[in-house]
Amino acid sequence: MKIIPVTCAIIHFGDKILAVQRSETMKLPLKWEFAGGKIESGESEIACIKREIFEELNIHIEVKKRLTPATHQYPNFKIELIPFTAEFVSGELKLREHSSFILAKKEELINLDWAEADLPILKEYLAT
Ligand SMILES: Nc1nc2c([nH]c(=O)n2[C@H]2C[C@H](O)[C@@H](COP(=O)(O)OP(=O)(O)OP(=O)(O)O)O2)c(=O)[nH]1
Repeated sequence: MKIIPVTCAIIHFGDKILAVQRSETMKLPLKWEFAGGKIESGESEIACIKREIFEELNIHIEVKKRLTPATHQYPNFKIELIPFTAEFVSGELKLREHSSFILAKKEELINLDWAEADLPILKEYLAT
């Protein structure tokens, strides 16, 4: 099965981190994730994450660091999730696709019901 490359961003707003909840009508309904999305053909990872964040959240970010990608097989599809840490730069946060968001302290993130692919990424991030 082909592997779909997906970027996501762990966005810092000061000492809080943004997590977003998928809506009931999306794949992986109501799971929590880091905002992002599929890389388009010919697009760089960095261009992808900046574009997705603006499309989904109406904000601009500064990308800081690439963490270790995680490959995950869901029942019907397989993704390579490529995570970046980032900082909020500007814009008014508006949810264009997700059902809700949380600005959480790092130690609170583990309590959310995450999409499975995010778990190794979260673990690496929490260890830093
Ligand atoms: N953006 C993002 N997607 C994630 C994360 N974890 C995770 O399993 N995914 C999955 C959910 C989706 O199947 C895929 C990302 O695709 P997307 O957000 O561009 O697409 P989508 O749900 O609208 O799916 P589709 O209808 O276009 O197929 O990766 C994450 O932390 N961030």
